[in-house]
Amino acid sequence: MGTGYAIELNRLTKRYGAVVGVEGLTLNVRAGEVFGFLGPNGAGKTTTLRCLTGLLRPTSGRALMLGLDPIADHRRVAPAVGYLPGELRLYPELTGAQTLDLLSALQGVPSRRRGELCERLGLDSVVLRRTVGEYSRGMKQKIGLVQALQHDPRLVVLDEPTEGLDPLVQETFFELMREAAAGGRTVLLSSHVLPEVQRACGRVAIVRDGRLVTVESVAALREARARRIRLTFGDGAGPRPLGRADQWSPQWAGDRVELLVPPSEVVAALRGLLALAVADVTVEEAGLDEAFLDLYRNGEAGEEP
Ligand SMILES: Nc1ncnc2c1ncn2[C@@H]1O[C@H](COP(=O)(O)OP(=O)(O)OP(=O)(O)O)[C@@H](O)[C@H]1O
Repeated sequence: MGTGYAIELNRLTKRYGAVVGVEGLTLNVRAGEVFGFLGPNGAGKTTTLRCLTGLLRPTSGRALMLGLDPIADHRRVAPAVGYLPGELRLYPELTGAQTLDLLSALQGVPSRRRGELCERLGLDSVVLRRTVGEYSRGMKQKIGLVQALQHDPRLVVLDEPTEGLDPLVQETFFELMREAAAGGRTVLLSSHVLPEVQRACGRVAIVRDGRLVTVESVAALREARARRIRLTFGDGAGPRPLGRADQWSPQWAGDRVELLVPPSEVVAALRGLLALAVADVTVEEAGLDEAFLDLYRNGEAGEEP
C-alpha cells in the first residue's frame, strides 16, 4: 500500500455539467481509522463516496482505496472493500439470501461473517427466504450492512448507514463499528447526523458546498465548542446595546439574553458584560451539535491555511 493511507483523495473534483458535486477535495484517512464524513444535504458526500468506490469517474483529481484505483484495479479492490451505498438498489424479485449471494460473488471472497451478522441484525432464515421487494426499509438497510461487512473487508465505506434502522439495531451497528476499529479495519462513515459520527468516529471531515471545511478529531471539536453566556437584567426592560458583545448575535427574550461566544473570547466578553447592570449570569459549554452547526454555516475553519 505504500503510503499507509486506506483512503486518499487528491484534489478530487466531480462536476455534473455546471453543478459542482465536489471541488478540489484533498483528504487522507489512515489505515485503522474510523473516520466521519459529515455535511449538510447536498454537501457532496455521496458524490465523493461514489468516486471513491469507482461508481463515478472524477472530472479531475483522484480517489484511491488501499492505494488502488477503484476502476482500474477493481478486481483487487472488490475483495478488500465493503460499500453500503446511500440509496441501496436491490433486485426486488430476489430473496434476501440470494441478494447476499449475488453480492458475495461480486466481492469474490467467502462471506465468512454472514451468518453472525444476520443473526446480530435480526435477519433470520425466514426473513432471508422472503423476496427483498417485500422488505421494509429497515430490513433492506440491514441487508445492505450485512453485504458490506460479510467478507470482513479491510476497508468499509458506509453512506448514511443508520438510515431506517430502529434504535436497538443502531446499537448493534455501533457495536459493529467498535469491533471494526478494534480489529484494525478502516471505516469511512458518511452522515449528516452528528451524534452518530460523534459516537463512532475518531476524526471527522466536514464538507459543505462540495468543499472541505475542516478535518478535526471529535475530541478537538468538543474543546473548540462555544460557550453559552446567559444574562438576566431583571429590570423588565427589553433588548439594549451590549457593546462589543453585540458581534455574537445576542438572542433576546424580554430582559434576558443569550450569546454563543468562542472559548478564547469568554473572559473578555464577561468583563464587558458584567460592567452592565446585570442581575444574574450563567456560562456553559454549548452542545457539540452547535459547534458543528457553526461550521456548517460559516466554515471559518476552512479559511485557515
Ligand atoms: N447525478 C447528478 N446529477 C446532477 N447533479 C448531481 C447529481 N448527483 C449529485 N448532484 C449534485 O451534486 C451536489 C452534491 O450532491 P451529493 O448527493 O453528493 O450530496 P450529499 O452530501 O450526499 O447530500 P445528502 O446528505 O442530501 O445525501 C448537489 O448539488 C447535487 O444536486
